[in-house]
Amino acid sequence: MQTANTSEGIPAQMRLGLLSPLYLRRLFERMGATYIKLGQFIASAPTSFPAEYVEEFQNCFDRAPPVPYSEIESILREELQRPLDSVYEYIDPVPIASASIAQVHGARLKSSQKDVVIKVLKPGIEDTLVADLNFIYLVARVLEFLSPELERTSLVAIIKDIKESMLEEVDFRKEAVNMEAFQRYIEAMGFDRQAKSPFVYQHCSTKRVLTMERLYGVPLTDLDSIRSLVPDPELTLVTALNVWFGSLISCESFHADVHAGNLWLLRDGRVGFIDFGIVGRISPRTWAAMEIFLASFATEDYNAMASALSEMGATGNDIDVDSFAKDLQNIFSSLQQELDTEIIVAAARSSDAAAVSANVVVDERQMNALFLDLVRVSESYGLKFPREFALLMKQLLYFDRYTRLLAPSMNMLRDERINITSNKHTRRMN
Ligand SMILES: Nc1ncnc2c1ncn2[C@@H]1O[C@H](COP(=O)(O)OP(=O)(O)OP(=O)(O)O)[C@@H](O)[C@H]1O
Repeated sequence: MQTANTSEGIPAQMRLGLLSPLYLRRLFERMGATYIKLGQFIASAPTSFPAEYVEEFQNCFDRAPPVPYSEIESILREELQRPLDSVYEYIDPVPIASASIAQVHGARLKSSQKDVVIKVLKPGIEDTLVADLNFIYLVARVLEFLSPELERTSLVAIIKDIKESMLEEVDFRKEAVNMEAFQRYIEAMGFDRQAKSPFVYQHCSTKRVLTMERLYGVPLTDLDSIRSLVPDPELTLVTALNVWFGSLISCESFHADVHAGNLWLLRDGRVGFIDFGIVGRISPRTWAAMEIFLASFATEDYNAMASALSEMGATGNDIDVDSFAKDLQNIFSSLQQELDTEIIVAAARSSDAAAVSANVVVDERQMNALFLDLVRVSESYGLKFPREFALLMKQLLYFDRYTRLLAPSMNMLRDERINITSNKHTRRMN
């Protein structure tokens, strides 16, 4: 079987030294916003980059020193074009969070006295991104010119893709539109007593400033706090899954970054979705194949899985479905054995929350490895998946993690309470 997307083309000394995944990841973290985002893009695109790099960049740390509050204040003034004390009663100068692109401050609105958070784009970020990305684009063009072989891997196309997705992230009007569309979907589907996303205050939001309702809650991985808020954590998970799966088909875009920092159990018992900076869009054709893929995943029907994956990964070649199915089965059965052992160990110590969490982390790594194996084997049959597939799978891995923690005996793809496909024919909302 031929291997695809490996780092074999990179000389061994380089793989161990300057270009080693670990070194490169740390270097990217030090080089700032563009490279941190580039690292995150690599982590989310196993269909385009070697597995060791995808794995390493999953640890890419997006925390940056806070920008002094005086600078944040100037941006707010410039953007809102009004004295700040006419809009906000109070702004906490100590940020809640500071990442490479944005900084978040707690505040209170003047008019309604509502608690809000203000997400502010850090100064000079767009210029830095554009300059860095133009430079990277130029280097890619030169490399393709010098080594036409590289053109096959469509380096320039990848950089273009990265540029588009990064520039979307620095326009908070897009994030506001995504958030409002999601909230409309929640209301239209009658989920509003079970879930919510923050309300956007348009009168104090611009391209660089997003003022939204402040939510109070705990991440879906904080089992102890969740138990103190709701009697049945399993139901919280079922809600989160139904809302998210429903949005895949009924919403223009889906939340494509449901890590525990962005998915909360709120104090009122609802599930809160925050941070709509990264969203995905899925074509009806990919979704139809994805449905078959998920069903086959649940029933371990490897022939159906092979056909669904072939449908999703554009290729002109005829695929030997039987042999592809056997390769898939091999990957899954070796993983299943490891997982079973892990679960037995965790179950034996289930009163120990730390042991269960540690186990979940192990599972997450294994599930990532499973996905990378899946991509590797599929590519060896000439399949090339759309990025949406990777984005979707990544979210499923997060949900798999929550399931192991909140409802260890539940099978999220087979549970009758979870509607993965029932909204299939619902018209998309904008
Ligand atoms: N509506 C909100 N209510 C309460 N806290 C919020 C809200 N929005 C953001 N935060 C806080 O600010 C942090 C960062 O916000 P957000 O996730 O939108 O930014 P980010 O830079 O995209 O971060 P990340 O990459 O970690 O997801 C969140 O983890 C959360 O603690």
